[in-house]
Amino acid sequence: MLTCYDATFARVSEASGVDALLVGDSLGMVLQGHDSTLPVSQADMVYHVACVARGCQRPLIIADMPFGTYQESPELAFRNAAQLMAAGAQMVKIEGGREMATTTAFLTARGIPVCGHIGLTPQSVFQLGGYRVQGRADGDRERLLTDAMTLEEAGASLLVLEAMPAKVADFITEHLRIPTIGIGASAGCSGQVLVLHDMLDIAPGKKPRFVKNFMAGKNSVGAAITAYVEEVRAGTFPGPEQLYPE
Ligand SMILES: Nc1nc(=O)c2c([nH]1)NC[C@@H]1CN(c3ccc(C(=O)N[C@@H](CCC(=O)O)C(=O)O)cc3)CN21
Ligand SMILES: CC(C)C(=O)C(=O)O
Ligand SMILES: [Mg+2]
Repeated sequence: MLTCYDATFARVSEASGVDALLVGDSLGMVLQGHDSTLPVSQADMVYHVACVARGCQRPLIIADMPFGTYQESPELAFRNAAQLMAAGAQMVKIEGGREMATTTAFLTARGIPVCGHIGLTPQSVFQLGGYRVQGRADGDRERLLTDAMTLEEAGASLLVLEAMPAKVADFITEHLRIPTIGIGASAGCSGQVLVLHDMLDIAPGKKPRFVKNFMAGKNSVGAAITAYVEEVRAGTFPGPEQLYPE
């Protein structure tokens, strides 16, 4: 999986073998120049989902629900998720653990597949006190596992694990039936995701540890994405240099 925000990169990513495209709210940082994902609007996400959907056929299109469009109630979440699905998404992603179980069950019971997202949840950056690795403190491993199992039980189809020690991500992956998608988590996850602009080495600002520059030594964006797909499938990305120690 890679993030994707437009039709051209959707076409190139599809041709390079990417299975799933995440229209991430990271677009607030990499496209819009904000320093968090919080200012991204529902209209922004609907627009970018429609752009991506016009650019590809095969990849699964997952849309992030932006901050403020799903936390308040399952009904509000459904109304906003339905707009993303109408724009061309095939699944929506919501950040949070057990507190999102009721909303996950509400959406999945009404025909909208849900991807969960736990660990470092960027929409909670001010609650977390920064973009910090999660799952290191006493009891965190059990808390994250309970969150993961509660979301699976509620009907989630997929679960993103962001910025946690590999042992924690492996522990969660082993205890779930649904696939896990890691970012700064573990090569043992079922799949991986990166922000496209990070792996092409054109994103602004300091790079998180989990980023690898796949453009190095390549002469096209397609070749860089193909190398990423091959390394993820082979289990050689992420390596120890992209992972967080316990
Ligand atoms: N370009 C981009 N890439 C991303 O991966 C990304 C975004 N934007 N925007 C939304 C969030 C923000 N993310 C981030 C941002 C920074 C770190 C970071 O610098 N983490 C520290 C961890 C420090 C620690 O706790 O040890 C690092 O050094 O990796 C991690 C995830 C992930 N998402
Ligand atoms: C980094 C991924 C998981 C994401 O949520 C995004 O791109 O917004
Ligand atoms: Mg996101």
